[in-house]
Amino acid sequence: MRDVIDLNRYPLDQPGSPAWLTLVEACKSKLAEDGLFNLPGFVRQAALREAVTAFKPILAKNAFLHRRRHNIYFKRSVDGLPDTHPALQTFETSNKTICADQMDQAVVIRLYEWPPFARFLAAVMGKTELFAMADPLARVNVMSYSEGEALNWHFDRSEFTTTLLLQAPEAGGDFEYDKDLRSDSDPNYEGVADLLQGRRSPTLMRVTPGTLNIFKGKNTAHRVTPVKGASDRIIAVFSYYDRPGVQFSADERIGFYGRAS
Ligand SMILES: O=C(O)CCC(=O)C(=O)O
Ligand SMILES: [Fe+2]
Repeated sequence: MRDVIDLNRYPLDQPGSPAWLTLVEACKSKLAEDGLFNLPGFVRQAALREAVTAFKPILAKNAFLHRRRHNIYFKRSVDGLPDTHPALQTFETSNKTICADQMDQAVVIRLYEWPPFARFLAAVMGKTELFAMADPLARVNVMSYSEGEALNWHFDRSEFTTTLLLQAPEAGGDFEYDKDLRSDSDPNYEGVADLLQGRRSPTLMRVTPGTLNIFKGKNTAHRVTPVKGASDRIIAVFSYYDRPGVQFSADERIGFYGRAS
């Protein structure tokens, strides 16, 4: 894994060592403070280039064009909210998505299946163990956003999301978030409406290719702003769960990937 991850900077291969524990503690406090953390330069430039070169032809020919209008909840309606409520305003999301079953032994698959990676993420998330998905499509996804494309405002269903930026756009394509806009006990619909109507000041984050990002997106509203310029934003998304064997339903796969298998 030394050819993929900068293990000198991020000693994931030495779980339990003083350097590993220091890194985990630093990530945990950043996560508590900001709801996310970044590890810049986590993946080496050569491995990134290899990944991008392998994915470009697949993105060009065999990707699923994921385009839909959705509200921040990805739901048709929300109990107790009139359909006209501004918190339910819809926006467009558009990207090209490729699934784990289209990637062979790409760098991102090797990383996903490397046990010390899941072990590190579990430690940072304060869990005893994290498990790779059994779902052959959803385990690892790579999304590509071209000029004008965006991932619009949403809350995540999963407790946390792990991403690796493979290629940055010339401009735009930034990650923008409004930390703890709601909580498990308070949906804060007025705050959501304020955000969607531009009355709040979310935080904009630019990351460099090779940065690993861990993000708690269940109650933090977030989006990726529209990409500008000729270079696509290409990002890998890794999914782990606190129990083994998790799979999406056929309907979920069709919704996300346009196919059930
Ligand atoms: O592309 C990104 O940076 C964010 C991805 C994201 O929000 C998600 O997968 O839920
Ligand atoms: Fe998200």
